[in-house]
Amino acid sequence: MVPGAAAAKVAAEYIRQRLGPDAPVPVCGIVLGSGLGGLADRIERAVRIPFSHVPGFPTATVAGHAGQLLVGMLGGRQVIAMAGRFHMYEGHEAALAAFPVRVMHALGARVYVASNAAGGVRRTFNPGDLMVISDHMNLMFRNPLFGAVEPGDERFPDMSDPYDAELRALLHESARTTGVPLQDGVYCGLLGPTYETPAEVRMLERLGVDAVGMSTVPEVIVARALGMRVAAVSCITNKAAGLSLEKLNHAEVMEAGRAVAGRFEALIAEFVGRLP
Ligand SMILES: O=P(O)(O)O[C@@H]1C[C@H](O)[C@@H](CO)O1
Ligand code: HPA
Repeated sequence: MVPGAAAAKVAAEYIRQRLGPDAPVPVCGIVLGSGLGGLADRIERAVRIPFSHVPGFPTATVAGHAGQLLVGMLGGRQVIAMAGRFHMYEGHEAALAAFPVRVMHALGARVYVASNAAGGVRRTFNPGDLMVISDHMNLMFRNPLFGAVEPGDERFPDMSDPYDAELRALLHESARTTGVPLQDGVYCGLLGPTYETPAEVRMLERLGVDAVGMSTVPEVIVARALGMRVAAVSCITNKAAGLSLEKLNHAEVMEAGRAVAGRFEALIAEFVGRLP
């Protein structure tokens, strides 16, 4: 089945049945990036559903991605969260990478909160920094809306305002309340799975990229096409290739993600509690 609107309805119906008839509508959907899955443990009264049980979901294959969907309370609000995500470099088409966002929308979420691990292209970024995504570049050269127009989608969605200004301001307010340092920047999505070469990182720097990763962009495109408001946070887990003497590997990305997890979790819990 195409990972579009009809498949999302089927998945949402399965999740609704698991939750029971009285489950509140989630205020937002959240995807937790590499090393950031610890937020799942802060979700209270969580119903946990393995990805493999959800119709249309593949299994998560990337280390550090638990492969569970959780529905419960965070910051006093009902949320649906994915501990893990589907990446295109795993062999998935862009529409499948973004499919969970369609399911969150079908369950009633009207805000999408993305998080990811990313390499710092901005030279002043250090591992452990958190960055609110102010805009993105799609250098994956794939688009999840490629093909027939799904019911509810537009053929040519506007992308002039992908990351909601009010939600970005709310993230900064939440950062001040929780004492978490937070900067703004542009995220660039590449297909992966190789990390970048130093020459590619110099190119990205010249293009105006602040952080580079391998996810998020397809999810945000679908969220915007569905009219969802989007907020996103990158956890800078390493300096991008060539900007330090370190070689890159996923174990260190996850370790750096876990090191900043406490701050990330406090920020997101506060933010969710303040959502309109
Ligand atoms: O799922 P995210 O974007 O957080 O994961 C990043 C990108 C790659 O999947 C992986 C590379 O270490 O981390
Ligand atoms: N490049 C791409 N993706 C990443 C990186 C990186 O340096 N760090 C974490 N995810």
